[in-house]
Amino acid sequence: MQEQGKESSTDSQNKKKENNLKEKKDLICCHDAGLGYENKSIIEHFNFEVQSGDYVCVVGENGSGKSTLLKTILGLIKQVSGEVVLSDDIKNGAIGYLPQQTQVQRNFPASVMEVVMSGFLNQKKRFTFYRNEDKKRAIYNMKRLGIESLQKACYGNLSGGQQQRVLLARALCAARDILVLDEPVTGLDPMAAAELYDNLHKLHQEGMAIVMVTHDLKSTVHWADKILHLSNGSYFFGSVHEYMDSDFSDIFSIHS
Ligand SMILES: Nc1ncnc2c1ncn2[C@@H]1O[C@H](COP(=O)(O)OP(=O)(O)OP(=O)(O)O)[C@@H](O)[C@H]1O
Repeated sequence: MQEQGKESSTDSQNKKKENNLKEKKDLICCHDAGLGYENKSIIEHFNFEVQSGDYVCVVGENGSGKSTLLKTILGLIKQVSGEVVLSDDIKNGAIGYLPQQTQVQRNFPASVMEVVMSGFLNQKKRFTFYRNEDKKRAIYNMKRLGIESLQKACYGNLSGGQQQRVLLARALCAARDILVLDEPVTGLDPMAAAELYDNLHKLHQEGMAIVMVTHDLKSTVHWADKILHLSNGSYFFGSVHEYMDSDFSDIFSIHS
């Protein structure tokens, strides 16, 4: 008999097949876009797309425009020129975002449950209260990440790895098709970082699209389908295989 809560390998393979058979849907499309601020583009003539089920790693030097891209995807700033098309779900807030954590956030004096539930706030334009189904979904997401027992714990008292899992559960409350992460392993020890990558891999296998800004391409390139590398106004966007063959990949010495 199959243990409750655990998935057999056949279930997991079937789920993967189902996801592969599902038609790919465009989530984010940038056509000849200029991304930047106040009519000044930092990235010009930018063509980029994310489809359902993609795993995209975003890399680049400091100041190359990674955060500017994320802000555009999250709908916080508008493109300076060209076209950026976001799916209706994304426009309505169904995008899970795991921001870089600041020291103040690390000491946040709220319970784990409160932090996870706040993931619904983005979609709460029409609701002033949480629904029962929100609570059920929050608990489901905590279970997915193995932190259900921490519900009542104070977020500020958790380890860095536990905090990232809580923030991932929070992001999942908003996410329908896509998770966006900004350097999610900053400050984590190697074991906690590996755990986080495993969880992302699991979510990706379940059909979630992942867009992750990272300085740790060596550890993440195995999971990714596509790489976006921003560099002084130019960029590379393509499959991991194409990236490995390009001059852009030399910077990260990921060939060894
Ligand atoms: N609000 C803003 N208004 C005007 N220019 C900005 C604004 N925010 C960032 N910039 C400029 O845009 C450029 C790209 O910045 P961005 O933060 O996107 O880079 P990044 O790749 O995320 O860098 P890092 O790796 O250091 O986080 C920089 O020159 C920065 O000074």
